[in-house]
Amino acid sequence: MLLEIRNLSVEFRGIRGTVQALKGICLSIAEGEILGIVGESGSGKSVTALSILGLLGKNAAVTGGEVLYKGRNLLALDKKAWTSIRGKEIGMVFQEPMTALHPTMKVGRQLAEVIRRHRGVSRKEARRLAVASLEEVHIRDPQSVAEKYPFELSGGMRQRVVIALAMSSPPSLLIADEPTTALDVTTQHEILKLMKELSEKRGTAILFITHDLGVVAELCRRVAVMYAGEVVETGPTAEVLRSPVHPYTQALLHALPDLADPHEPLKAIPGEAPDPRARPAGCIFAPRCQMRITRCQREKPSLEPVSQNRHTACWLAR
Ligand SMILES: Nc1ncnc2c1ncn2[C@@H]1O[C@H](COP(=O)(O)OP(=O)(O)OP(=O)(O)O)[C@@H](O)[C@H]1O
Ligand code: NI
Repeated sequence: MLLEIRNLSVEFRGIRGTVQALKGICLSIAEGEILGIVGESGSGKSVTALSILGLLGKNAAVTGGEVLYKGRNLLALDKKAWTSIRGKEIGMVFQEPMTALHPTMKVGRQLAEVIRRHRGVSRKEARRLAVASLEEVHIRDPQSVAEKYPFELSGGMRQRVVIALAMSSPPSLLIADEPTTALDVTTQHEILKLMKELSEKRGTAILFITHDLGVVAELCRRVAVMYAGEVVETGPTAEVLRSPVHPYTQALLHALPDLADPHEPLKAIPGEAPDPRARPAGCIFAPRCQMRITRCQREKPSLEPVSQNRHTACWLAR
């Protein structure tokens, strides 16, 4: 396994109490695989990404678990060790491309500097590779785009530049947190196609975070469904979407107005959203679950296999 998250728990401590953002999550990504994480707002998708990247803030505490990357526990790395991993072995692309770009530096120069740092080539060679990398993310006329500042580019072009930057090391794993959410549908589709192409060509694994089941269907071979800081179901995307096992996944799919066009924001499902400060003793979804039995309110189900490559945390699936 390229990445294996084992029983990871993360809390945020603040004046208004402790928020359990992740509670014992387990996930794995094989080399070259694209895994989607889907779930409502606040379910812990971004916290999962930040945990892998070692970018949790000071008010966060990892209270248990491991994040194994090529067998090494990332949670135990010191600052210095991180510099050889983050942005190098593990690349990242976030929703807002401007956060990854230097606002007053031409994009060609930004790319060239990163390439020089990673590969130790000459200035001239870095310059050539920078233009080539723009070509690789299908930017037309890469020579002239290299001479532009980020603010002169459209959102989609900027995200392409960010992808070129993230892929330049090149990484074994790319963490993408809603990278297409801010883009119009056509551009979104093009960026997804590009990411899939680069992943296949370079063998880069991608952890793709989204709240859009349509994006998952389009891009990800496997999917993990998160609810209130827990992974409730994982499996091959086609199977999970066709026959969801967990009542939460079922509710998500039922809430979609049109299954043929799943590019719709996830709708709220009936019942009250979970309170991140007070977790029920049993299954996290039990208070909202239409199918709960007595056991669900008393005992917490763990993520267990339901078939060869599918897992769910639900007593009814046993
Ligand atoms: N820096 C922080 N300080 C305090 N609480 C936080 C912090 N970051 C996240 N949380 C809390 O952790 C939980 C998970 O948040 P997270 O950002 O991972 O959700 P998400 O699934 O990415 O949601 P969205 O789809 O809105 O991006 C939420 O309850 C959130 O309020
Ligand atoms: Ni998020």
